[in-house]
Amino acid sequence: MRIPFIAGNWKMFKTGREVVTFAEDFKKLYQDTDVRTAVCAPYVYLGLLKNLFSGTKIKVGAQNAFYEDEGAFTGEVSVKMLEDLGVDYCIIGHSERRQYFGETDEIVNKKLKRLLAGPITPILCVGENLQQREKEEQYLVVRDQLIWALSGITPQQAAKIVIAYEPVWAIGTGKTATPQQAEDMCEFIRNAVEALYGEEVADQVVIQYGGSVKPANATDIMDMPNIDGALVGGASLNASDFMEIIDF
Ligand SMILES: O=C(CO)COP(=O)(O)O
Repeated sequence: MRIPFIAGNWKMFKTGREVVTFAEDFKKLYQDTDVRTAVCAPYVYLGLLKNLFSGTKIKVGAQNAFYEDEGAFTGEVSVKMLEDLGVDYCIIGHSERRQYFGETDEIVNKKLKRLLAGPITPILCVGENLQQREKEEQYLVVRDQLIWALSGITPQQAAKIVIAYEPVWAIGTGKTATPQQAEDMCEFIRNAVEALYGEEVADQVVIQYGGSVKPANATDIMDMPNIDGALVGGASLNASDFMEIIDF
């Protein structure tokens, strides 16, 4: 039985004051639900959010991490540092990192391996862009991203990974994939995991959809059998919108 998992990805938004306001509002709204919930915030706010959410079931995630534990890597933050802070989740391979920061499948694989060596749960993002969808290459693209990212990962490790399907053309555009389009890809992802690791692992892996998820479309998306959760960008910045999605 897979537990639904809704995570917010704040991207590069909010000031410290806005973070405190969000946390205060969200804690008031947050009902003790069975839905796993996390907020993935910029690094500088992770410690603050750990404190603000302590004593609640709300988890905290990072949006990236570097695979080396320490060294002369100016500007980077290691998985080890996030572990030390008690961070629960870490997004890796987000399309914005692939697009703007040259993150390759090989780098994503190294980050995934380092995360899986410790307690932080990785949220691995995959998804095709508009051009690839128009050429009907989306399944090939996602299959390749998965095979690369999961190279050298054991079945026990794979079962722990959260996979987020985020079609790039639906991110921040207001264009959501239809629930059926999202389901078709999430089913494809689960079948790909089964081909690599067997049925037991495929049954355990939590698969999220991400791309313009809003209170108005969350129920239809979450109703799909292979979609176990959502990775929410814009709508997670507002405490009541985010709560409405969690209450799908
Ligand atoms: O990229 C996303 C989450 O990681 C989706 O962002 P939006 O929900 O703003 O489209």
